[in-house]
Amino acid sequence: MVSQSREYRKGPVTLRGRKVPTSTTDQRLLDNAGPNDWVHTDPWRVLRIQAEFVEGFGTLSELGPAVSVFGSARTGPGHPTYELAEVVGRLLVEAGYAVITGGGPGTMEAANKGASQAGGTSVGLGIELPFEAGLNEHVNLGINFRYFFARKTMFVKYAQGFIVLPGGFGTLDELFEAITLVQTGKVTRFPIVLMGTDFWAPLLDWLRATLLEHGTIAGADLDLVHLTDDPAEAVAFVRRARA
Ligand SMILES: C/C(=C\CNc1ncnc2c1ncn2[C@@H]1O[C@H](COP(=O)(O)O)[C@@H](O)[C@H]1O)CO
Repeated sequence: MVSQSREYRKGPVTLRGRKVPTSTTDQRLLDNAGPNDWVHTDPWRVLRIQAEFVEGFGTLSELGPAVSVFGSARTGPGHPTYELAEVVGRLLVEAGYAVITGGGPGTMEAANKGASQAGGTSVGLGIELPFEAGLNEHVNLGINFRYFFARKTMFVKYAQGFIVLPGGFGTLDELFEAITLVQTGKVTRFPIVLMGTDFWAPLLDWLRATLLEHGTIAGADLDLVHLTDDPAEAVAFVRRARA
């Protein structure tokens, strides 16, 4: 209880006489748990979303040059794509880049492995999923996100380009988001490399034969991605694009 003094200061506010409260702000905070349904409402989610951006920006702002590497969560050790991603991770570190992945298994793990074993910064931006996944053991700087869109901002904001290996819906989502950002001018000078000509050529053929044919993309949009099988060329392409 606050004694009924004649004057009470609440932050910048001065209260006098009958306006003086009978309890302090801290007492009201600590004495009463109150209703708890507000933690499941959008205004509270906005603060959690804001916290993810604060944490992401705060952790990654001094990362230095980095490249985001995407690819299937399902191509494990022994798979050719895993071996390729490991080499990509290593070459990126040797070229002076940190490697950013989704921090999961498969191609993400391989790129993180190549990067960490080459002595580089190996970032994993994990995502809360309905099933337990966790960051792979080769991540040496990890952040876990609740919200896909906050995490996706980090992949773009802190990378100098994308290298995309074969993958499924997740990889395609990340690829097409990047292409759309470049196509619409939301990001500038942002190289996107597709690795694996056998895997990606049919998609590029379809884009050409169907989207271009129907006029839903422009011819120049097809030049937004660079296709190669050579990890050294992929890294060199990213470097040249930013030079
Ligand atoms: C499927 C399994 C685990 C999934 N765990 C993931 N952890 C982190 N990031 C993920 C995960 N799954 C998908 N992603 C993101 O999408 C891309 C890969 O998705 P795809 O559908 O496999 O192509 C990847 O780049 C991540 O950013 C258990 O095996």
